[in-house]
Amino acid sequence: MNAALQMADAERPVLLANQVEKTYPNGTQALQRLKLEIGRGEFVSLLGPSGCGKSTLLKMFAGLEQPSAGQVRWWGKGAIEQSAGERRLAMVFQEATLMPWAKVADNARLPLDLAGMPKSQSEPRVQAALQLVGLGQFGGVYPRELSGGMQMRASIARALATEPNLLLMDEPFGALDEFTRNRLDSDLRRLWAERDLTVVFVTHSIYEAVYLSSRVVVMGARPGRVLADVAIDGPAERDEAFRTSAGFIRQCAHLSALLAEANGEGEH
Ligand SMILES: Nc1ncnc2c1ncn2[C@@H]1O[C@H](COP(=O)(O)OP(=O)(O)OP(=O)(O)O)[C@@H](O)[C@H]1O
Repeated sequence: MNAALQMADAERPVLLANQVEKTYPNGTQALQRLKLEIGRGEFVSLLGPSGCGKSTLLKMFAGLEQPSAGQVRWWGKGAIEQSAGERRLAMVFQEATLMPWAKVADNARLPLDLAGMPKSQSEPRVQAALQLVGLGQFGGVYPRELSGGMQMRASIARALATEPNLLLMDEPFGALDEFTRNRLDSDLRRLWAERDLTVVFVTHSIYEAVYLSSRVVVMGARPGRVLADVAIDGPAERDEAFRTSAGFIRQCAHLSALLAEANGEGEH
């Protein structure tokens, strides 16, 4: 890509949801006239009551669901305008979804195998991804030999092996204990800071959203839409001191009040 194109690329939003609606075939209206723009290098969390359409929106961003109306654009282009391999996005789900019969490195290599990449090329990428998530020594073991947190790390390594520009994460640490979750949050934040990654992260945890994000989007239910868009004020390098700082607590309280409003709306 030439320099002028790269420049234009940097200015375009990574993701744009323009007046997006989603009505499922059973008549459930999951999203209504939703507008959201996400720029390069942002870490955006989606927070909202159960059923407000967070996963639906994330699946749309992954191209796994189509909007009933409106458009989603990636780097300024529609899904079919993208050339293969031009942009890379990867998704991480709440379950690690590893193949139990395959070793960790083989699991992490799966998307590259499916893309037909020769092993000589994929192997160094898999090793680098496993190193990044702290599983450099565990490529040769089976998923059952790993703890829940390590399985989730393996799932993240599988996503990172594709060298994504955009990482979509649907409550990836929701099933983990709080200690493990905090550690993985810190590692993810470090990864995001080190690499040129844009992250969209669905969570139910206000604390996790404030700790991780540069921006938190609060959604309301029935039908799902954006209720508030809050920039998070915090240091670039976040650690335990941030979790206990006055600024962190103040921003959690603010989001908690917004979420209470969002929940209240859903009860009408
Ligand atoms: N495949 C589907 N068919 C019909 N309705 C669906 C489907 N998927 C989701 N829904 C409905 O759409 C609405 C939004 O669901 P979605 O899973 O996107 O919300 P969510 O905010 O991610 O919820 P949660 O926080 O509980 O995971 C809900 O009412 C849900 O029941």
